[in-house]
Amino acid sequence: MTKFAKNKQEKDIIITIKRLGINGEGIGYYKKKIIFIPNALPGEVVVAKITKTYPHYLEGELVRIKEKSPHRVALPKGVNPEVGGLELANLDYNSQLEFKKHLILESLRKFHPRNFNKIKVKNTLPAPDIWHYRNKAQYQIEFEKGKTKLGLYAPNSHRLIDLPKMPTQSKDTQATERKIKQLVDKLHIRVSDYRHKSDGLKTIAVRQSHATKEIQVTLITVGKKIKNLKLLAQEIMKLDNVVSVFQNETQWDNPQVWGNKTIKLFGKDHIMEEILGKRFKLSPRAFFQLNPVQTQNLYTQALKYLDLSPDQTLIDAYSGVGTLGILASDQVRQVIGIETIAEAVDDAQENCKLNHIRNAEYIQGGVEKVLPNLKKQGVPIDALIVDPPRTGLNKKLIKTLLDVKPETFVYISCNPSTLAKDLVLLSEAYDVRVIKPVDMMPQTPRWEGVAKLVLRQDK
Ligand SMILES: C[S@@+](CC[C@H](N)C(=O)[O-])C[C@H]1O[C@@H](n2cnc3c(N)ncnc32)[C@H](O)[C@@H]1O
Repeated sequence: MTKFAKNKQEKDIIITIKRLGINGEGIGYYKKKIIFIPNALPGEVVVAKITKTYPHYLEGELVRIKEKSPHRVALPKGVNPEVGGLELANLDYNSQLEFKKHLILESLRKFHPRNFNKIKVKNTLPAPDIWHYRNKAQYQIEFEKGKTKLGLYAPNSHRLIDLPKMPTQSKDTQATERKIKQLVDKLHIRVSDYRHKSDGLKTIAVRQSHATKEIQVTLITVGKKIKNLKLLAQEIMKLDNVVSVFQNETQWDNPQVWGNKTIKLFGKDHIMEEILGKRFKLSPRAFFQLNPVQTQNLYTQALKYLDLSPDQTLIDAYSGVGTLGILASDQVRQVIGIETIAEAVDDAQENCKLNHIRNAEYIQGGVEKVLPNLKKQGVPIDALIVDPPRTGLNKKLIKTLLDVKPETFVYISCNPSTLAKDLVLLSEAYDVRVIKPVDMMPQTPRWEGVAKLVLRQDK
């Protein structure tokens, strides 16, 4: 049975959990205030402690379960429940799928795009593998009290949990991380320290192709010159399946994990991934879905909703390494991809060559700037797929879309709130025909879904 931490100063309170919040925490009420309690499940009566008090809500800590949900399941053995990324691991998988359907229904109810109660929300598409599906590990490294620690921070803290057993992470990526830690110790590599803002190795990113098993390692450092880093890279190259080692340089004031400068230390420029029969080269900074098996199902769903015709020009907005446009290229006259990260645009262009695709081009820049230019140039924008980051679509872009009105429009989203908000604005010209949630990240509250929009008859 999972042990839950105790905050000795606070007295125990008893709470009945009503539902799950968007971050997977149990929600109940205490003296008419909403209280969020991680690891507590709907229907449970729990003993909790208040850990933080805010004007409109409280945060609590689970102490003990008095009445247990029939949907509660045990965590896999040896797993530290404190690590982020396992927020729903206590809940049976069917209930996780229900929760993800419920998330988008709740967001639609909250923001109510036009005719929201007529939107068909389908059941969540389950993931084929609910454990060990993540093919990228990104662990922080620290040196504390004479010991090197490599792992993940406990949520909202600076407390690094050493090499947690992550049951969602692929076994190869975890094994590679562990071996790199041993090499760091053996070669006395300097590790950066947030307390002194010192230079050194900060993060180790390991990404593996599902199709070819090739592993790409990136050593993220504060400062460029780290003694013996090349020697470390040389040793890493000898590990199973590793085909390249890169260095990415960041600074302490960078809120992102990755900095802008990436250099290759050894090996191949890319690893090769395969999705639905097409091959994709991935450079270290390029975005790629973390669950390659379920990615095939996500893209199949998106292509089905697109339902393209041969005379159309498809805009693949937020194109990454060109996946969706390349997969759709034989169904349309032309594909134009738009993406901000230069390396990803280079990868997309390379990926076209690799797959013998001649009707696709990729433009570097923000969609909100590039799309109005394409319109000015008279490019026919008749089919569109958008796959933005969690922040959703920018308002200026939505204005352009309401002006251009692409006939065919599919929206892949990783955030039900921003999707629902964007649909409020887009419903000025579009009806939302259907939304299909797709579970890309079992055991977490992370949401992904595909929405099909159709032009309103009266517009
Ligand atoms: C969720 S990923 C989708 C990538 C791709 N469609 C895929 O399935 O692999 C979002 C992508 O949008 C890019 N991006 C972020 N903001 C952008 C913007 N304003 N304009 C164009 N691309 C952007 C990111 O670099 C990232 O590659």
